Amino acid sequence: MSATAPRPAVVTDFSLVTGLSQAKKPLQRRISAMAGMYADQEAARRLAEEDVLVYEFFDMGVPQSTGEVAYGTSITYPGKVGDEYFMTKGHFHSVLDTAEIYYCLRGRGLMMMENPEGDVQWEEFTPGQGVYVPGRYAHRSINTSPDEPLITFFAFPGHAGHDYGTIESKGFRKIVVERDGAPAVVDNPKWAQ
Ligand SMILES: O=P(O)(O)OC[C@H]1O[C@](O)(CO)[C@@H](O)[C@@H]1O
Ligand SMILES: [Fe+2]
Repeated sequence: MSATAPRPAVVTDFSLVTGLSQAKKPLQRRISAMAGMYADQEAARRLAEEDVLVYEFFDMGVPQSTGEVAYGTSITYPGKVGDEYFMTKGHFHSVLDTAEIYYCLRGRGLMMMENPEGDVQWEEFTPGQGVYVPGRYAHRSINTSPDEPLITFFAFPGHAGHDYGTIESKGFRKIVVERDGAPAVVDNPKWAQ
């Protein structure tokens, strides 16, 4: 297709209240697909028996190429593995220097971020607030609410790609756990240098 050929505009539906889309199928991640990422392996194994749904997201399916804007909604359910809150797998972008914006629609939580040099940052998710993840930072959403889903809208460059391998093998340097009834950011005992 030539660059000047007409392209159709695309209309998609998604609810900014529930995060759900009627037209698109969600990509769902259950505990069994990420059990090894949690610090408490025994608790992860128990939950994997029921294969609890941890999060799902709707990718609106734009072409994965330069100039495009990939976007969708993400829903991380409330829950804990031991005392560690439910979270997404997390990833770097394959094109490392590409950013991403998340906008919190509902719930409460944290965006955990770290770059390959080991700079770690986290920002709170609260409805009405956006978190801009700078290029070069791996990112993971964490739901710290006891009973509400964490619902976000996200957008990133179409050519960014996902690198899951680094986080799968090393983990994030910090994890978020419940301590005395409140979320606390602590060192990840499983972090591998
Ligand atoms: O890709 P992960 O780490 O499983 O987390 C899912 C979220 O991240 C995204 O891949 C966007 O970066 C979304 O599709 C979704 O919101
Ligand atoms: Fe991303």
